[in-house]
Amino acid sequence: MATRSKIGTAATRASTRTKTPIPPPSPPAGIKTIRARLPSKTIAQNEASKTRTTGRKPLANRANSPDAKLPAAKKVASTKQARADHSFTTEREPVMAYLRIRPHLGDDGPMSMPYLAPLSDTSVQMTDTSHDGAGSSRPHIRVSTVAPSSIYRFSHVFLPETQQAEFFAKTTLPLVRDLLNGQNGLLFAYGVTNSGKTYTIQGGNGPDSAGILPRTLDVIFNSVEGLHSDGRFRPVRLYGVEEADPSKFLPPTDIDVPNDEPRLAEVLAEHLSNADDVDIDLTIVKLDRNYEYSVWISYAEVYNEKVYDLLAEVTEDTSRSQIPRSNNSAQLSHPLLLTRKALTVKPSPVSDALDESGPGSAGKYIAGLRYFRVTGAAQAKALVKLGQLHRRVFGTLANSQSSRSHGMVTIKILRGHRGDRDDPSSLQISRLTLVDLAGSERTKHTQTTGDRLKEAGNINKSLMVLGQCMEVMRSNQKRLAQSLANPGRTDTRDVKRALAVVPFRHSKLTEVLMDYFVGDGRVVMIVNINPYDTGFEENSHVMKFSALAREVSTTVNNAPVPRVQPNSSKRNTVGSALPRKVTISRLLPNKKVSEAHLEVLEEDEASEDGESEEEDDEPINPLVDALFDEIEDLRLRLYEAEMRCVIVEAETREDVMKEMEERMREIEKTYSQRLMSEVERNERKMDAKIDMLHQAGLIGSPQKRREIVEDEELGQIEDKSVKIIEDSDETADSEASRSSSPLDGKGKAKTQSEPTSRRMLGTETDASAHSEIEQFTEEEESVEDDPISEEDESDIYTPPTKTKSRPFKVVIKPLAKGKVGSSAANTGFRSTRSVSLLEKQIKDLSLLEDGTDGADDSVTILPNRKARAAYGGPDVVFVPGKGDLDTTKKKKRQLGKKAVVTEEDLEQVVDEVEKNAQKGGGNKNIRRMRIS
Ligand SMILES: Nc1ncnc2c1ncn2[C@@H]1O[C@H](COP(=O)(O)OP(=O)(O)OP(=O)(O)O)[C@@H](O)[C@H]1O
Repeated sequence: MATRSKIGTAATRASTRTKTPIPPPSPPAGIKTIRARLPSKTIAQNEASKTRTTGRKPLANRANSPDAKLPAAKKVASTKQARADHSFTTEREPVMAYLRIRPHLGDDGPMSMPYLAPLSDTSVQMTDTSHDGAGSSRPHIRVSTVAPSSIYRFSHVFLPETQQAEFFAKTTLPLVRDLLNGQNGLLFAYGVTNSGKTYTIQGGNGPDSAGILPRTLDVIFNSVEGLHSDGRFRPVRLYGVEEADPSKFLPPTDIDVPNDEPRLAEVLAEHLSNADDVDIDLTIVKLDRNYEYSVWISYAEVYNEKVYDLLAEVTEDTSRSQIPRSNNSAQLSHPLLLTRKALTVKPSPVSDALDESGPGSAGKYIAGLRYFRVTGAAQAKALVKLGQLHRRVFGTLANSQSSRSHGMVTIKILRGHRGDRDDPSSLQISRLTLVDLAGSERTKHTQTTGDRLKEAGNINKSLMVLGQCMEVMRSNQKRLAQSLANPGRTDTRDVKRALAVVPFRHSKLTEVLMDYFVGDGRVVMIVNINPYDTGFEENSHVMKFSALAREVSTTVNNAPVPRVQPNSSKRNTVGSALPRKVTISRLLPNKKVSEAHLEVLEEDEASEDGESEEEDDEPINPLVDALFDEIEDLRLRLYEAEMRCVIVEAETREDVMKEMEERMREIEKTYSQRLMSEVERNERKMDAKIDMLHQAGLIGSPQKRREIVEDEELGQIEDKSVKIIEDSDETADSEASRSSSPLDGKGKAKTQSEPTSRRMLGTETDASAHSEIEQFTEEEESVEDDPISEEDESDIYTPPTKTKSRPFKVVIKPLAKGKVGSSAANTGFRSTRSVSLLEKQIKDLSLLEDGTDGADDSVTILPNRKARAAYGGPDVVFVPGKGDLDTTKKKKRQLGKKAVVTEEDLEQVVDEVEKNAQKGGGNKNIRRMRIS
């Protein structure tokens, strides 16, 4: 339920001109002069309405009141009373804003994440899904002034599955009821292109898809069935009524079709023949059957800041037409060019108002807009269809049937008591305007150029001005309400004087709709949204606009008030006006006041034809008008400049962000490269340090130190070292083999599962041990890089399979050059000699058996770790012992560079070694290792 504000009716100032405080002169009888509306009067009325607002009375009660049955003479008196009481029967209601969410359609492409989620019947949350990182090229950067997530509230939220009938019943039917009961209403659909505005207003092609306009017409004609008046009076301007020839204003199908309107008749006839196919809403509003009704329809459009009558005559003169035509396929096959004149928007004459400062005086009307009297829903729909045909519909990339203009269908109802058929002053006029606004444009998305760009500019301009009007009205109303909130405050004239001017005149759209905001009328706004649309930002603006609209309140007239058009006495005054003196003051920068004294003569326009009768009765001061026009023009230019600035700013931000992003990426790359090289350098340094520490014997276990010492000694005495290592079997390559302990018997169980490298370091578990591991790895890699020469390969002996099921090898490799000193002196040492020496040396060795498995069949003798790494394989473990050094030294001296032994030699050696070991003698520092 709408909340009702109790602030005064003139919370806003209609336009700059209506606020001009020019005192009304007292012209001689019959002379038309400027009759500026007096703010004081309006204020007085507002004060009255503020303090004496009454509850809303049902119309039926009023209609059934004794007054309704009074004779004509008394009725006039009661009408006067009604005028006097007008201010007591008004109240303010906020604009109703309904959100309609469009469903996802097949031709929308793949279903993406909707950025709008309904939270309740009245609120939704909008979240920018393109910036959550998914699917966004730049997930971390938002170049937008719109918050990424916001909650918006509405009078009601209609979900995508909402049917047209339900939507109509909840949003529009109350307005139709008001219309039939003599009250005004405005409904407009607002949203970006392709969001469903036209679908909402006009409807779709499927069953039950008729929009709110055809349904409105159905309900009106269902309700007034049998209550049609004879159409002797017709509505003119906003509130005027004049006598008319009942046959003249019927749609062309009902009268003789003029020759210049073949298309009109054709379309109407075609539509009428198909009328049965169309959905019909069966709702009926119960009406007082003492009244008669006549229904009038007009269809106008605002296109490129010009107003056209969509029901105007059509001529086929292609040479004169400058107007782009619809791309409707039917049109293309059978060309129809519209030649028509733009209409002017004029202020409603004071004479049409209830009184001089009444609501009727504030609005503007479209001079020359034709209203047709319709007697049935099918006929009315045919007229609307004709207007649709005439409406300019251009395809853009965003929507092939995009509405490029604001379409306005106005339904006026003249209601008169059956007993007062001859009295026009007893007639009541009410009107309902349904506006299908053009889609708020996205020039970037639709690649609009040229004429379309100009169109887009004008569409956006009128929508922007509509938003500005709402904003100003809202702030004015707020200020006024605040001032009234002060205890004891009754006179708010000073506040009203300081209220901002509502810029209705800045666009044709707002000029035409102005009366609904400053005069009487309920306003309903339908916000259409397509949540799968890519224009998150545009839709956010639409939502903000709706939030704004909800804070604006309009004046609702609680009872239908008769409007009288005393037109007969107002003509024939041409040339009879006398000049009037006008003084215009202006404050100069040097604080002096400049005054211009003018004489203005104003006359009515000549009443040449029927149309001129609808011309403005109110004289206009051309200078003042020109000045105001200039002010408005300047304001408009300022707005446009501001808009351009905003666009430029957004684009600049985007560019800067792109550049920043690029730079950040470069910096990141440079830093990561530097970091890598730093890490490498540190590693190298660390390795070097560890090497040094090892060499200095400062880290490592006794075994390790022994190893280091051995290496050093080896370096001093010879460039070779000999290690004896047993490789148990073929599984030596397996990971499990690495876990066998090469260490002494005491620690064997404990170290069984320790990594090889650790075992080599004894029981060390500190950081130096790990460093050692790394160092080893590095060494191994460096050796692996050094390929084995052909000669070296030839030294590797593979025993015949008959002797042993598993191969073994004996290799004596030289140390890498430069590692432990020069090896040049030993390069000529050959293998034949080495074998016997080796045999002898091995005999001297005694191995301490650490297991009983005699199946060890592979013995590798390697001079040092490096060689082991290169040739020994992963399971070969270097086990130095204290006593090895001497033996090794000796052997190395004797063996020289390398030696290859035969299988028999080796078996002999091994046997001997085993024997010695069994005896328990020998050098205990040399261990026999079994790798399982
Ligand atoms: N509630 C709905 N249910 C089913 N289809 C819909 C609905 N709303 C819109 N559509 C369809 O979506 C498409 C676009 O709708 P429509 O033409 O009404 O958009 P628009 O906002 O009027 O666009 P423009 O401003 O460009 O004229 C049409 O095909 C229409 O039939």
